[in-house]
Amino acid sequence: MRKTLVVGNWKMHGGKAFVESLLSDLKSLGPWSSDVVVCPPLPYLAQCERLLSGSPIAWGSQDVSAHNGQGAYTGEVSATLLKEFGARYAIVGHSERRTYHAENDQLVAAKAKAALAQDLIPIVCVGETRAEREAGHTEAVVQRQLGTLIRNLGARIGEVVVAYEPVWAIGTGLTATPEQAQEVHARLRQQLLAATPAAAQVRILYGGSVKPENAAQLFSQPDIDGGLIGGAALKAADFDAICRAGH
Ligand SMILES: O=C[C@H](O)COP(=O)(O)O
Repeated sequence: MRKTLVVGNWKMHGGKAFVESLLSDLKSLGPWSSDVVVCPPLPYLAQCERLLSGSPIAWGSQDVSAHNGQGAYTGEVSATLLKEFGARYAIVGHSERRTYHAENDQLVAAKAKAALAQDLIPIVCVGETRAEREAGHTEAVVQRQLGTLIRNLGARIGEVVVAYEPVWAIGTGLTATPEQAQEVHARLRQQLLAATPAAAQVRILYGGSVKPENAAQLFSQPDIDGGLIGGAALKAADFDAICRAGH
C-alpha cells in the first residue's frame, strides 16, 4: 500500500515570525501516519532546515531550475543549491507557473529531470482548466502533460510524485468530488503503468481546495495517495487535520 503524502504549498506567503510559529505548532502536533512536507517560499528554506531537522516534516521548493549546478541564470535556483539546505522535494509545473510564467510541458519535464539528477523528488503537477473540462478535454490534457514527462524521464518516471490539480478547483473552494478525482487518478495510473511497472508505487496527489472536511473522503479513494495543499497548509490546525486523514 502506498503511504499517504501530504504536501503544503505555501505559495507566496511567509514572514519570519509566521514561519517560526507555524513550524513550531506543526512540530508539536506531529508525528502523523502520512509523510508530511512543507514547501515555503525560498527565503525561508534555511529557516525550515534549522527548525525541521530531526523532525518528521520534510521540506522542499515550489519550483526548480531546469539548469543544474551553478551558472549565469539570473533568478534561477538549481536543485544543486536546494540540496544544500536539506530540501528533498521540488514542486514543478504548478498551474500558477504554467499560467503566469508560461511554462510548457517540455520545460516542466526538463525541471523534473534536473531535480531527479540531484535526487530531489519532483512533485509534477498536471490538471485541466474549467474550459477544458467543460469541453470534455480533461483526459486529453492530463495525458498530454504526463506523456511529455514519461517520454523525457524514461525509467525514472517511477521516482516522481504526480499531483492532479484541476485548475478550476485551486483556491476557489470548489473541490472535485472524490469520484471525479479518482476517475482522473486511475487514468493517470494506467498511463504510468504502461510506461513502467514501478508506477504502482508512484504517489498521485490530489490538489484543489482540500480541507479538513473533505480530506478523508478524498484520501480513501484507491488511487488518491495524498494531497497538495494550498490555503489550508497555512493554518497549523487545518494542515494537521489533513495529515491525520491519511494512512
Ligand atoms: O498547490 C496547491 C494547490 O494549488 C491547491 O491550492 P488550494 O488548496 O488553496 O486550493
